[in-house]
Amino acid sequence: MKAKSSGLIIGISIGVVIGVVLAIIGLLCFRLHRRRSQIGNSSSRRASTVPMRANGVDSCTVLSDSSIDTESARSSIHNGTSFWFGGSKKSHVVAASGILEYPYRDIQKATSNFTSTIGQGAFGSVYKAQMGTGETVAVKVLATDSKQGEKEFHTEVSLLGRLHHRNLVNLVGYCAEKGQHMLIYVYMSKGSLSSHLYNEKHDLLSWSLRVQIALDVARGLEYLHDGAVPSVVHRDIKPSNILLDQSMGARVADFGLSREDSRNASNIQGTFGYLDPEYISSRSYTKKSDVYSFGVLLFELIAGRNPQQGLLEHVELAALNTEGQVGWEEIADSRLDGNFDEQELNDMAALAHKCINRSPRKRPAMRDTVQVLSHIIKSRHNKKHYKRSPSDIAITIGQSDRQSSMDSRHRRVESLDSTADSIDV
Ligand SMILES: Nc1ncnc2c1ncn2[C@@H]1O[C@H](COP(=O)(O)OP(=O)(O)OP(=O)(O)O)[C@@H](O)[C@H]1O
Repeated sequence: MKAKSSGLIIGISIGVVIGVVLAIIGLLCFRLHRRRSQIGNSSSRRASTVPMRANGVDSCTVLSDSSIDTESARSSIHNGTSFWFGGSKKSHVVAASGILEYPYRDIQKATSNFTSTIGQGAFGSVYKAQMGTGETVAVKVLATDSKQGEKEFHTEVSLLGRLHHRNLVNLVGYCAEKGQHMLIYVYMSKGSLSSHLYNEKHDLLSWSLRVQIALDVARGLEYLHDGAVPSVVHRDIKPSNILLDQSMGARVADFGLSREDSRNASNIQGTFGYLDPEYISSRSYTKKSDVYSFGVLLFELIAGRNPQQGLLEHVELAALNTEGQVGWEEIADSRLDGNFDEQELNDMAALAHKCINRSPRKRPAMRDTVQVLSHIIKSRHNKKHYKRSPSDIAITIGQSDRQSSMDSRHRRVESLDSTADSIDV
């Protein structure tokens, strides 16, 4: 009897021990699985979003249309593989930024041994590169006289790689080999805004496209100022740094680079004509200095002339009659031949005039400019919606493809920006 009961006790004990061991194993398996799926989620989040903040404060405000564009998203998806160039196994990703490193020989091949020059800027030459995959990118080869070391270059690439927005010319890769530093960007097939404003080989930019370009640029800068962490000041906003994509969407280029412009011996960085006078006197560059340059760019879109052609003198003369508000039609680009909406032109000019105020404090923030420009486009759409007469419809049917693609872009803007109510800056 005693032997029977001790056998029972041993049996129960063994059962309990096995049960406990199984429970522990089950618990461990569960925790391991949960951790794996958390890691998976966080890395995919890292690849598809960028930390956001509003007004420099850590808050949850998400800017209206910040996103990774398709090209850069693909490079993130294909982490660790040679997606752009196909073939080479050497490419790898800079930690946490999703930016690919490419071997020199691949870029050499894609640029036909650096003969496919698109242009030359302060930082060096830019080449068009045709990849083995059929993709096209732009390769900026930084001048070798740059004082930047390897460590600084990699830091810069990591920072640039974190900036993603549909209105920025996003960085997708880099190369640091054979003493060369190269930055690889999304290719902007329609070239720069300055070529569209001043090169006669391009069609005249319509008024509605000019307003849309202004809004695109404002959104890109708003992201750099208020969305990026840490925030970024551009330091060289001007039409040659605004590039246009296949559908004439505008994107801000040349942001986030350490400025070592050898053309300016005075240590003043930026381009004369666009430079905030306050920065020239104080040598302190702020977000409001970018706002000043943006104001000059707005006037350039309105008047179709640049600072070297007396733009600002022209504006100041007109401002005497307008008190900053109405009557700006006299500065309108004569090539538009009156084909613009007077109200829109006055609203945009009044905004531009506020941006170039001598006092930085009185200039609007970029988010205010986004609201004003969104409102201009929104009002236009509402006017069209409610006041369409049969003759309007006939005109609309006769409009060019570009105009109709513009309209669909306007619809996109409205759906993205439901908060663009009227704002007085
Ligand atoms: N991603 C790109 N896609 C297409 N063209 C580009 C791209 N990046 C630059 N370019 C072209 O290359 C040329 C040189 O550009 P870069 O930005 O180096 O200098 P810049 O803006 O002309 O002058 P600066 O250096 O004084 O700002 C410009 O004509 C520009 O239009």
